[in-house]
Amino acid sequence: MIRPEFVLTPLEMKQADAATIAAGTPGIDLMSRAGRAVADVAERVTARGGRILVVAGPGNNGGDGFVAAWLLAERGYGVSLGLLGNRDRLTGDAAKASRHWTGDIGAAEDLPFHEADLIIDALFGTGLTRNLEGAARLAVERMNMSGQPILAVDLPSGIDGETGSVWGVAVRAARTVTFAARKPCHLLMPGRAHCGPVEVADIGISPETLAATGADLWANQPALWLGALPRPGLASHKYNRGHTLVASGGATRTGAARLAARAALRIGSGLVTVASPPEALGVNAAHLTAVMLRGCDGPEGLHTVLKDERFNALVLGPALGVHANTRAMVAVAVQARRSLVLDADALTSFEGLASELHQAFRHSPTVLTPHSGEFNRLFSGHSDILDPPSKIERVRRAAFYTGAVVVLKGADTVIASPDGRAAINENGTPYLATAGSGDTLSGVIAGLMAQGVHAFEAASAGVWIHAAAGSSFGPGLIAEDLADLLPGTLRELLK
Ligand SMILES: NC(=O)C1=CN([C@@H]2O[C@H](COP(=O)(O)OP(=O)(O)OC[C@H]3O[C@@H](n4cnc5c(N)ncnc54)[C@H](OP(=O)(O)O)[C@@H]3O)[C@@H](O)[C@H]2O)[C@H](O)CC1
Ligand SMILES: [K+]
Repeated sequence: MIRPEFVLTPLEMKQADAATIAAGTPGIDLMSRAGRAVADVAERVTARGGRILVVAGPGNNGGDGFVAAWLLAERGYGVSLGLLGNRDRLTGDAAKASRHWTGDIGAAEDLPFHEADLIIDALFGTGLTRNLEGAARLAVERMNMSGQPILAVDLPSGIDGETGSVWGVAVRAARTVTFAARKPCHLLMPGRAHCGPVEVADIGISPETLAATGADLWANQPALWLGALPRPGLASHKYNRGHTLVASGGATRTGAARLAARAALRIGSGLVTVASPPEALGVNAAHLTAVMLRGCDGPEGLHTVLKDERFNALVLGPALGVHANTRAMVAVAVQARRSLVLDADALTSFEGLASELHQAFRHSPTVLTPHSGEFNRLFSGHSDILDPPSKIERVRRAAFYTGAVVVLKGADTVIASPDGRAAINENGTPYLATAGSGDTLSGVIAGLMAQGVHAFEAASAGVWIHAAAGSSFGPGLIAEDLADLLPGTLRELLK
């Protein structure tokens, strides 16, 4: 079985490094393997004898660069090396690595970047903690301006390893080689856009050592949740594949609920019902076939409908309206302890009232699916949730606070569970940024929960499947297409 891919923070990577060193592998061996991995990639992408410039920084990232430089010189490339700062200021493994380099050492910012066939960026890795200024900034700007391909060592210099944000300016790499595991910056925006394709080199740090750091962040890939996906057996019938209820908005706001409902049906919920206000029954009836319809007037109506225990998953929010009634419907749903997906208006209705959601969902499986605008509105005034520089930390804190799994949507959707687990999604497409796409996602997640999938797995799988379906269509995608792309995506996944 394929293991889910851990994503390690710089701190966890340091712990894994230290544990490997404590278990008997000298640090210089790790650095030598890292530098060799960089040299191997450089060799693969540069014709023999080509001109390679190595830009080395004052820490261990620079140390990796020194190793790569002398290996590539040995392999017949024309290598020049520039260092930020003074050679005699190098310490530890980086100082050891630099002793192998017998060529000249120029200033990092003064290398003839335009003449390079390849630039190796070994200026800063995970140790960068402040804005780039002076010579460091100049070196990065000149690398970028050269127009020549840049191979980043560990991560593009100027990117923060933990958050993926830019420290003033950052290298735009053509490719990146990282070590042992990807870091958050390789998946989170804007870092991801600076990396190019990322290769992970094995430098002898075991998967067990990585896991022992207590890392609980993963790349959102099928290995994380495939085993939890429902596969109907011979004995399945529609009544044991769950029944999803989707609340509709008023007469002129019904489409969003139907998008969610169709997606829930396509993802395998045995039955799906749209709960419609009386004045919208006609318009809903005119557009529904396999999805069922039921009258449901506000919170009291929902309370009555939910007396039927068979409705085991519920979507509230799409086009439901921003008002107290929506908040009351959420309260009814929470009381009824059903699996719940809250999106759009169900979140915005709590703007400035997030304290009403404090630990509200700890007793029933709930997924909140805000985009960044909804997230910021919902938690306005909660600086403990909104202020951390790491998106992963913000989403985790929202999940701790509410007791729900939180999906913060975007190009780098993050999914976090109140138990601390988190995943970063990376198979999205900009074409998913279209009206109704989020409604479809809430239906997919609810439909999975209706079939008994736990909230974190349902949210993670839902996000990935929704994105894969959208990516399979590409240009011209509209939300109506998404539900009907789900069967193809599921067929691939489950074969
Ligand atoms: N298992 C692994 O992943 C391995 C990774 N290796 C490589 O090591 C680096 C991390 O090395 P580290 O020494 O911790 O950090 P850096 O090289 O990224 O940078 C630290 C040095 O940079 C100076 N610094 C920091 N910010 C700035 C700035 N804005 N301007 C100028 N200088 C800056 C910092 O100086 P201080 O004054 O802050 O102390 C340091 O001198 C990792 O990314 C991998 O490439 C190892 O090879 C082993 C295996
Ligand atoms: K780098």
